[in-house]
Amino acid sequence: MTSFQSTLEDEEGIAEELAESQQAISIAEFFEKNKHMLGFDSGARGLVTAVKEAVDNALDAAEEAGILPDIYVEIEEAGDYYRLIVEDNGPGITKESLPKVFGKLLYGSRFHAREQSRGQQGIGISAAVLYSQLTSGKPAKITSRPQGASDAQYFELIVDTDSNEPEISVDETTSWDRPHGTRIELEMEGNMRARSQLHDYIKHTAVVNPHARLELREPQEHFKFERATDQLPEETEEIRPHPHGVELGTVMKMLSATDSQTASGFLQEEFTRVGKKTAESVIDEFRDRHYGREMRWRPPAGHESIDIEAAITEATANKGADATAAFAEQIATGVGDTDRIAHHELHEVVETAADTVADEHGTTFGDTVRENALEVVWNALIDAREDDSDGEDIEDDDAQSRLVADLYELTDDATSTRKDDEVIHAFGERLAAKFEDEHADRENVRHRLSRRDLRDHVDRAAELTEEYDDVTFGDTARENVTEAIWDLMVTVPDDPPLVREFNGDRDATSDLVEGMRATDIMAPPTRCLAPITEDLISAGLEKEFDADFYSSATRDAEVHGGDPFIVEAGIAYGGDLEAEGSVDVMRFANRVPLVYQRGACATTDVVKAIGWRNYGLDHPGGSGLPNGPAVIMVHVASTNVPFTSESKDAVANVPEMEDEIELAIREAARELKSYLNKRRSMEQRRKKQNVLGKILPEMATKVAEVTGRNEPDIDDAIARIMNNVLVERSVSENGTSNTVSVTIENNSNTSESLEVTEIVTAEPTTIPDDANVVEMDGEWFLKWEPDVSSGEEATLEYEVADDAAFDLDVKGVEAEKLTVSDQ
Ligand SMILES: Nc1ncnc2c1ncn2[C@@H]1O[C@H](COP(=O)(O)OP(=O)(O)OP(=O)(O)O)[C@@H](O)[C@H]1O
Repeated sequence: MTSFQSTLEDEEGIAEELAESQQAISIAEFFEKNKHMLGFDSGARGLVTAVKEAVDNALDAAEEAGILPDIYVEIEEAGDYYRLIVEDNGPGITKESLPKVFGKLLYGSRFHAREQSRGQQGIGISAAVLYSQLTSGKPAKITSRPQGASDAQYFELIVDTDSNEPEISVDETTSWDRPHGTRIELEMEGNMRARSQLHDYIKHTAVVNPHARLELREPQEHFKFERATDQLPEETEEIRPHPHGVELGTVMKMLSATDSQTASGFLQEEFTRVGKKTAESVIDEFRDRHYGREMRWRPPAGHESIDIEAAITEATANKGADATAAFAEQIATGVGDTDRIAHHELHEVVETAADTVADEHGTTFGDTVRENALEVVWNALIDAREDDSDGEDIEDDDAQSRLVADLYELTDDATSTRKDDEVIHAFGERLAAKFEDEHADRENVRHRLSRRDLRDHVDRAAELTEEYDDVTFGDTARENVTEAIWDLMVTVPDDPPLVREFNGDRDATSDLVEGMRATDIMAPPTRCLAPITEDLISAGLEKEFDADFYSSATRDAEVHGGDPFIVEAGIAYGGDLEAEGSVDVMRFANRVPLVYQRGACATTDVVKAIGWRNYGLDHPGGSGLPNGPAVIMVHVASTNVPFTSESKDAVANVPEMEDEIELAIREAARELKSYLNKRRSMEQRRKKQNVLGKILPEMATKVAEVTGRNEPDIDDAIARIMNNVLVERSVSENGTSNTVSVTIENNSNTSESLEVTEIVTAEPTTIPDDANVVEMDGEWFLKWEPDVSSGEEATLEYEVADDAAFDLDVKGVEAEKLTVSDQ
């Protein structure tokens, strides 16, 4: 015995000792010790998290019940503690479930629902209760009045951490002036050091929930966010998981829970977007992986010395000459009629021939006869070592090379022409040997191979070729050959296992999951998601930020882990936004602002990884957050947002999601880029115009002095030099009235659509047909919408009393490209 073993022996008994102290830990006890995981790591943060949990729930519940949310949040000092009150006008909670909602962790209505909601795990509010009882020792005080109930129910309770069950101290009926809703009162240790995060959370919640009325009263400040719309977000519907991205374990669980018996039924019943046809495609993909495809070989051509009929005749005993001949002929014709034939197709030909001939000749063709025929024909097709005409072995290499010849041709077509003929032939031989090698087991007798097996064979044959023929047979060539052969091979018609056979068969289920992923399936329905939508993102940004530019993008739905998701992005730029330092990144998940863990969030990572200089932002070193007066917002909406932890502060680095976040941001950023480009060129234009504006009048004066003529019109000159659109009014007297002409001269190189409005202090005496005239408070608004092509001119005319005053307003052309001369 080694000393190590003897040490082990001495220690016997430790395991038993340890076993005595091992015990199950209640989930509540676990979170009591790991409060940080739920976002309750400090007094400052605890308060924000508790507000967030209660407000998220209130929004979820009200929206689900079709009620416009009206939420009141109050934080007040209460001796050594803070008291938090959150009241909503939601549907309320029944007397039966209320204690569990607040007094039991992992109890909720959303965990199993594939529908976008803020709440996911059923932990949030009970964790807030747990935090409050741990820090203040006080129970949670809950009042709730369900819709339609005459009274409200009042509970005082805590979470029993041993049993993770509510411990109720007060349970009574009470009256409440709200017709329905829920009121939560929690006392907890805390402080207001995270005031700005609290404000951000409430403010940003208001931005992305314009249908909600929110009020926050805290010791120092009081905010009210009125509803901006009476439109509730699009109602969401629960959906089944999408086949793309569901994990193996989930599918195994679903297989054991389903009522369906067949694989096709299971796929159609349990997944979204799977009908009969899609289920069949998935099953075909499954077959290719699970059973492999069968190689289809060419039937013998006329010049080949393979006599299928003779082989069958020889292998068929006791059927009478006529029946045997008919049987042999029908099979030979069946084979000859195909371009290529696989084992199961040949089996089908033999079966049909046997049935027909049996009928016609009044005899029977039993299994053995059929099997013999199948075997000899198959061997004749693939194994030319036996000459079928006389039954003797053929030594001649040429005669042995049916598979080689076939594979040679396939390889030759699939690889570059630079490869030597000899080499390809040698490769064909090696690959053929791989097919022949496999005679050992039944699957391979039928030349069934999965794509992976086929690639292995190709690799092996290629390696040998490289080794012996001293040539390269690279990855592309190998892949092309594999693909060409795989394309020729045919999916086998074997019935897939039944659900009960799948059950517990990890390998078969894994093939099914791979099949699901490989099948083209329509994107999941988005009725389970409620994106904010592009317009509302811009509107939300405009409401909160006074910027010069806003853009937004909403992507199409994608799938992660069987759950659909939609990513949206918005950018606000310029105006009053802080120009110093890096841009602000606002993150949202299911309409909830994420205020903590910015650095651990996939959203931030993606923003940092984008080359912002391409989009016109200052990006020192080309990495990290860009600088400048901008806000970038990203919203991830999903039936199951992959958060980095239960505290739901940051989105995990899931590649599919990161891709979409990037695409959404880039979409919004592209608009920013063209805005900034335009702004830059406008700035240059403005500078040039300013210079011209200074120089030209001086030149004009000089020229007039020198020539003795009147000073030329500066506006006209500037407009022409700058390629501007020039809008000029001229007035000519016409008795007691004036004829007013507004001329539009388009010196730019694009067509322009303008909106020209003349505001006149007297009623025009003649009004052109093309103008729209409105009178308001003694002023006449004449509006034209002319389109003027590049280099063209348009004139708008009207007549008015000679004492009228006018004012010209032109829209539709950037200020920098426009010169208005209305003297
Ligand atoms: N104000 C409320 N009005 C109506 N029902 C509510 C309210 N608050 C909570 N509920 C119900 O209680 C359940 C549990 O809430 P809880 O906050 O613990 O978890 P959740 O919101 O489902 O998920 P998460 O842990 O992700 O927040 C909710 O799923 C909901 O059904």
